[in-house]
Amino acid sequence: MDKKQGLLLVNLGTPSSVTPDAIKHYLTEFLLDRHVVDLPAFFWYPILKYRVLPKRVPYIINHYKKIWIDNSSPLMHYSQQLCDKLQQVLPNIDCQLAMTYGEPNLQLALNNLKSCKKITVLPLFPQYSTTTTLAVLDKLKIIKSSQSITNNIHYIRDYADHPSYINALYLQIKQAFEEQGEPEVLVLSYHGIPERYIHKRKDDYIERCQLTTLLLIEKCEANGINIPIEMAYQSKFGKGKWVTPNTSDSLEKLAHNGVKYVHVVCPGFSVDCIETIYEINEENRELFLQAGGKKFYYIPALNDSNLQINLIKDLINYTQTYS
Ligand SMILES: C=CC1=C(C)c2cc3[nH]c(cc4nc(cc5[nH]c(cc1n2)c(C)c5CCC(=O)O)C(CCC(=O)O)=C4C)c(C)c3C=C
Ligand SMILES: [Fe+2]
Ligand SMILES: [Fe+2]
Repeated sequence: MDKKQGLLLVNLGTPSSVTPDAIKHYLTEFLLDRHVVDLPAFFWYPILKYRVLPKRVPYIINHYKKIWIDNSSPLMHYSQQLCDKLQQVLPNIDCQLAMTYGEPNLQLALNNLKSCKKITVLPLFPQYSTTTTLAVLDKLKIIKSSQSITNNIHYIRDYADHPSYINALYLQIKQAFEEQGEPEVLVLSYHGIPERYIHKRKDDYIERCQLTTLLLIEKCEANGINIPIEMAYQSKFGKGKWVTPNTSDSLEKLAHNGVKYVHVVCPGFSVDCIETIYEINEENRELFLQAGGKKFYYIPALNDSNLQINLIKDLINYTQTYS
């Protein structure tokens, strides 16, 4: 029997294997999208092909090799597990996973849901950005019109301030504090974006990140957790100016100021990936310890935890009620 309702989870995309070709293929598709890099193609394409990729691919392949899980990239592994678990707990909803770039293909996933009366699209980016969420929504718009898809589709723009998201993050942090001991400082690290996008495209990503931080601080304080909380931006790519403060600079500064024990959580990453497992938990850990820090704990993403499952169930109910 066809299910009446569909759920389409969309994540960014990741290399399909740890080979130079697969990584090159992934980075090419991703970095040629004007939502991600806004330079004119005639100018950017030769730079990407002849200068960026020949350096980036051999550099990043070693990082992917260190974090690969059971024959797949962590981003794929956790996204797939999340989708499978949701399918188990929501037997009346058809749950599909797609990636903005690469596989599983967005068009095929949407086609699989064609028989559903209503489809909820959930980009797995808690804070809206033109570089991620809008890239998904624009692709879907093109697919929808070219395939004459007439289903009733609800898009979840973001959930940066949704009480269930704030609560899930709070509980994840609280559990880390209980199991690992309270740190001197908690650092919230979000993926950065080029600074020019904020003004040029009216991207409200930074405001959405700031709102998540503010609500999380309020939630912690209301529950008697008064650890200092700082926010910063990670994963800078390329030469232009990106939003600050930068996560590695903030961690080094904390260590230089005598802070010995930090926890880092990445609220903008719904599942763990190269940017959290390698960049934060390997590179930034090393940086903090080298700068004089003594203990560093990375609080995992919500991944396929019950906190995440309940959050997504709430998000679906929310759109049913309000959209
Ligand atoms: C101009 C380049 C980039 C912008 C803008 C950007 C925004 C952005 N990205 C994420 C989430 C993820 N990014 C990931 C990897 C990644 N990001 C960039 C560049 C930009 N990101 C690159 C080149 C890469 C690949 C890895 C590398 O070479 O360093 C990932 C993980 C993918 C994986 O395979 O694990 C995620 C997730 C957000 C949320 C965002 C803007 C808000
Ligand atoms: Fe990125
Ligand atoms: Fe990175």
